[in-house]
Amino acid sequence: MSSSTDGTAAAEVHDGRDLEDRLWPVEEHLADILGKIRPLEPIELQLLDAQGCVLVEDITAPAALPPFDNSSMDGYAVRVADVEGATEEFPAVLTVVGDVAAGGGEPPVVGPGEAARIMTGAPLPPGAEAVVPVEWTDGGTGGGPATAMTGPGGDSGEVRVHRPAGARAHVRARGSDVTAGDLVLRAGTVLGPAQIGLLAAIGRATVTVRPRPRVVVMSTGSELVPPGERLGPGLIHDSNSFVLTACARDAGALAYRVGAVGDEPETLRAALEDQLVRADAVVTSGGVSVGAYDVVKETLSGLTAEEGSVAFRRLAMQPGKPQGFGRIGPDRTPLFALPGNPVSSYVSFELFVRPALRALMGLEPVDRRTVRAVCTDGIESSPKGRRQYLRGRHDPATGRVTTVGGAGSHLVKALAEANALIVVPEDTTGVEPGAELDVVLLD
Ligand SMILES: Nc1nc2c(c(=O)[nH]1)N[C@H]1C(S)=C(S)[C@@H](COP(=O)(O)OP(=O)(O)OC[C@H]3O[C@@H](n4cnc5c(N)ncnc54)[C@H](O)[C@@H]3O)O[C@H]1N2
Ligand code: MOO
Repeated sequence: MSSSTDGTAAAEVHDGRDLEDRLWPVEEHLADILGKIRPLEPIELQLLDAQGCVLVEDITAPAALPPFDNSSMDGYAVRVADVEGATEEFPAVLTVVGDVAAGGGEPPVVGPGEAARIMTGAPLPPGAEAVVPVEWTDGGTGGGPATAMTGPGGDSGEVRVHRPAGARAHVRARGSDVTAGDLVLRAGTVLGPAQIGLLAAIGRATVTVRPRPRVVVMSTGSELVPPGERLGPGLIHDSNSFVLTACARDAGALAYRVGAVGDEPETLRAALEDQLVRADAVVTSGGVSVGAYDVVKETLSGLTAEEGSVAFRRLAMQPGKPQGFGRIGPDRTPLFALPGNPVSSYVSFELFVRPALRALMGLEPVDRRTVRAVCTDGIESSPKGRRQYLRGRHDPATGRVTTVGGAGSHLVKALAEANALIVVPEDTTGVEPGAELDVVLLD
C-alpha cells in the first residue's frame, strides 16, 4: 500500500486539461454530497423511538397541566381560617375526615373544623384551601411534631396543626405548568429526554418526526477476517466495518454492519442488491484506489443509468484522498465509497458521511464543531496541495492541542487516543510549535 504522502504528480494541480484528474477541494466534495441529500420523509413514531429525532409538527397541549389543583406535600388539606394563629403550644385541633391519595376515588369534603389527609400529587379536596405539611402537625398521634405520616389508620380521629397556612399554600394550581392550547414544542425541536417527558405528560403517545436513517455498512477486501476468528497468512481483522457502524450510530443512524465482502465484483453487486431494501444510505470501505483488485471502484464506476451512478474522485486531503459518492438503486440511495485505510475511512466518515446523515435527519448544524487551538508540537511534512487531518488530543481547559501518532493512515491506536482532528491547510507544509490551527472536535 502506498503511503499518504504520495501525490506530487502533475495531475494533482488542476490546470484545466484533465478535470477528472484534478484534486477536489474538501468543501466542494461535501457541497456536492449535501446538494444531493434530501431529508427523509417524516413518519409517525412511538415516543421512545423518536428520541434524538427532529420534530416536524408544532405540538399544542390538549389540556392543562397539572390537570387539577393538587398538593405539593404529604400533609393535611385544611381551611385557612381553621389554622390561623396555630402554634405548637396552642395547636388547631381538627377532625380528620378521610384520605385523599394520588389517583384515588371520590375525595372527602373538608368542612369547618375538619382536615383531610392528603398525599403529594393528590387533588385538593372540595372545601379545602391550603395544605399543611405533615411535619407542621402531630400526624394524628397526639404527640410532638411528626416526621412522616402514620399508616392507613390515620384517616380518622384528630390532628393537631402547629402552624398556620395561607390560602393556596402547598397547592400546585391547575394549568400552572401548561394551559390548554399552549404551543409546547415547535417543529424543528430535537427530541431529548425532557421533550419526550413533556410529550408523555400532555398525553401524546406518538409524534411525527424525521426518522433515523438506516445505514448499511459494508467493508470490502479478501484479506479481511472478522474479529474472534484466527488470522491466516496475509490476513487482518476487519476493523473498518466496526468503526463505521459505531460512527453511524454515534451520528444518530440505525446502522447495520454487513460482514466483509470479498474482492469479486459479483459478490459486491449481490450484497448491495440484497442490502438496498433496508438502506437509506450505504457506506463501503476499501477498494477505491488504483490497485488491481479495487472492487468497489471497478463495480460501481460502470453502473447503467438505471442502476445509478457513483463518481470516484481524488480529494485534496490526507488521509482520505480516494473517495466515491453517488446514488444507486431504484430509490437513488446515497452511497459513500470510503478508502480502506482505517484512519482514512474514519476521517472520511467524520467529514462527509456524518454531515450527510445529519442532513437526512434534518439535524443542524451538520458539521462537527471546529475551534482554534495552539498546537504544542511542530508538524513536519504536511503534503503540499492537500489539507491534512492529523489526529490530536485537545484540552478545552487550555485551548491547546497535541498530535498523537503520525500521519500514517494505518495508525489505529493513535486514532483511539485522539479526541480531535488537527487541520493543516492545503498551502502549509510545516508548522512551528505554538502555531494556532483549526481543530475539529470529535466529542
Ligand atoms: N498506487 C497507489 N496506491 C494507493 C493510492 C494511490 O493513489 N496510488 N492511494 C493510497 C491511499 S491514499 C489510500 S487511502 C488507499 C485506499 O485504498 P483502498 O480504498 O483501495 O483500500 P484497500 O486497498 O482495500 O485497503 C487499504 C488498506 O486498508 C486496509 N483495510 C481495508 N479494509 C479494511 C478493514 N475493513 N479493516 C481494517 N483494515 C482494512 C487494507 O488491508 C490495506 O492495508 O490506497 C492507497 N494506495
Ligand atoms: O492518505 Mo489515504 O488518502 O491514506 O486516505
